[in-house]
Amino acid sequence: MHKPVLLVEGVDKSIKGQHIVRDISLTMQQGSVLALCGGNGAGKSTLLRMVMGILQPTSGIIQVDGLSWKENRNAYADKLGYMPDDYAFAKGLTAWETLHFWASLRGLSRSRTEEALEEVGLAEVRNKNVTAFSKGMRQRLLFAQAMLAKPPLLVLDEPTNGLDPYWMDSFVELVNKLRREGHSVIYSTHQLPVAEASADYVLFMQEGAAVRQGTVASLLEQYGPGGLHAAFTESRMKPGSRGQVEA
Ligand SMILES: Nc1ncnc2c1ncn2[C@@H]1O[C@H](COP(=O)(O)OP(=O)(O)OP(=O)(O)O)[C@@H](O)[C@H]1O
Repeated sequence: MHKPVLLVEGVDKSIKGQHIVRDISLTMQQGSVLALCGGNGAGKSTLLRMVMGILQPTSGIIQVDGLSWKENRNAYADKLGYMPDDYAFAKGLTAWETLHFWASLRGLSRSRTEEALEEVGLAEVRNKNVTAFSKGMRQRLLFAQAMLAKPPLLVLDEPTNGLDPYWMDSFVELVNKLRREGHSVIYSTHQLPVAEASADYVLFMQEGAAVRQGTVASLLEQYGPGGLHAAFTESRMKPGSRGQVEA
């Protein structure tokens, strides 16, 4: 088997005495899509920030393509594209200027900026000031930014938050395209139908711990028409296996 794109082994995180992430282990192979699901405060964003190297685990190992953040931060960062759950855009810049600024930081061409704006349906409003954008439009711009450099692993924190149903479907299509091109995607979501439609694997978190995980196909087979919602409800009532996700 190839080296995993993402390896998370026995990761814990405590902040100010609060145990926020508990003993999470998972591996992701190239071209796989993993959805992190769970209620508010379950620890999803904290786990994603640790994958990004923004936060360091209290204990455990995280590697991206065999690299650790501590040993080689620049090479590690080059493997990743990140969409944060919240972002304060610079005032006074248009969508084009904002995305082109990020593209130039990464040494990317103007045509890649154009293409990314097209991909998220913002080409027509490229000259509009980003501070006048709706929440969904800002989300799409952040998604374009994460995809810009076409990194091996995309880390998306609640990417469909604020999207209308049309763009929710477009998000699913974009993730499928990324998968076909060999990218891996890990994202958090409260929208279980989105996870059903776009993820290969799902990990349910509660109070920082993995309470259920598996392939989307196996969970749908197990829970029938209730789908991931039924799996989520049951995992909250009686937390199940806490083994390792192999995505
Ligand atoms: N810097 C911090 N200091 C103290 N507590 C924190 C910090 N960051 C996160 N927490 C706490 O850790 C827990 C998990 O937060 P996190 O944002 O990871 O959850 P989440 O699953 O992403 O939630 P949501 O779905 O609401 O976005 C919460 O109780 C939160 O208050």
